[in-house]
Amino acid sequence: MKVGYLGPKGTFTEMAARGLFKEYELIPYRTIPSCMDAVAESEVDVAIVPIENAIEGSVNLTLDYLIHKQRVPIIGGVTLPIAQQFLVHPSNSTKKVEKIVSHPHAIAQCHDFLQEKYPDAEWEYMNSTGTAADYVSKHPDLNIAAIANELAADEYGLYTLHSNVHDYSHNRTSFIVLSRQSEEIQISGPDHVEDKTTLMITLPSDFSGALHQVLSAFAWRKLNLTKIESRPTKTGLGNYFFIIDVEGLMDDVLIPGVVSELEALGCGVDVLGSYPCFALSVNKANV
Ligand SMILES: O=C(O)C(=O)C[C@]1(C(=O)O)C=C[C@@H](O)C=C1
Repeated sequence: MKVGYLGPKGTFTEMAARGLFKEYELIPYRTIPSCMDAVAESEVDVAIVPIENAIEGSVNLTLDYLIHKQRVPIIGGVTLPIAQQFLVHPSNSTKKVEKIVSHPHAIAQCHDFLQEKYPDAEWEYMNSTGTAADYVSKHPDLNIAAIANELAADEYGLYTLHSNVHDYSHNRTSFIVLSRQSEEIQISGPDHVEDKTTLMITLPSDFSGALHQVLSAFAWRKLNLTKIESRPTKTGLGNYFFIIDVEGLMDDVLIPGVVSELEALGCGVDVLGSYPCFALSVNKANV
C-alpha cells in the first residue's frame, strides 16, 4: 500500500503517517493540495494531511480543498502531540537570527516565544516545517532559523538553539486519512480512542433559527457533537456551510434519521466520512 503525506521528510505529518502506517511505503508531497490530488487520482492508496491544531485551529487549506476540489472519503483520524524546536544551521556560529521560516501554523504556535526572543526577526511562511528545515540546511550563509520538530533536526543535520518553543504545553494536531478505497482499507490499532462521523451541511437560506433547527435534529436523538465549524461556500459574502463531527460511527437509524430530517427541511447534507480516530504519543510516532 502507498501512503502519501505532506512532506518533505521530517514533517509532523510524516510522524503521524509513521505512527499509523509504519510498514507501508510512505511518499512525501510538497503541498497539501498535491497530496490530496495524489489520492484522488489513485497515485497513492491513502493520503494523510493536517486538519486542526489545538492552538491555531483548523487548517483551512485542507478543509477547503476537501470540500471544493477533491471530495475523497475520510477513513481515519489521528492526533499527535506537537513540540516545536528552534533550529539553526550548525555552522551559524554567531547564532544570530534575522529571519524565521516555517509553516504558518508552526509560527503561530510560538508567537509568545518569538515576540520575547526575536521581536525584530522577519517571518517567511513555507509549505511545511520540513520544507523550512530543508531550506535552513541548504543556506548556511544566511542568519535564519526554522521552527520544526526533532525528526527534522536529525534529517537535515540542524542544531537545536532553543527546545520546545511552542507557547502552550498541550499542543496537539489532528490529521485526517483520505482514501477512495474506503470499503477495503480498514485502519486499526491499539491507539484507537473514538469513532467519528463528519457531515457537511448547507442551510437552504438564511432565516432565524436555521442553525437551531439543524442542531435540534442531533440533540433530540442524543447524538453528541464534538465539533462545529463554518466555512464560506465561496458563492458570496455571508454564505457559509457547516462541518459537524458527530461522536460514533454511521449507524442504521440515528444518523440516517438526522440526514433525512435535514434534507426534508431543505438542507444539503453530505457525509464526508465515518471513521475510527487514533491518538499517538510522540515515541510511537517517532519509531
Ligand atoms: O509542517 C508540518 O510539519 C505539518 O505537518 C503541517 C502542520 C499543520 O498544518 O498544522 C502540522 C502540525 C503542526 O501543527 C504544524 C504544521
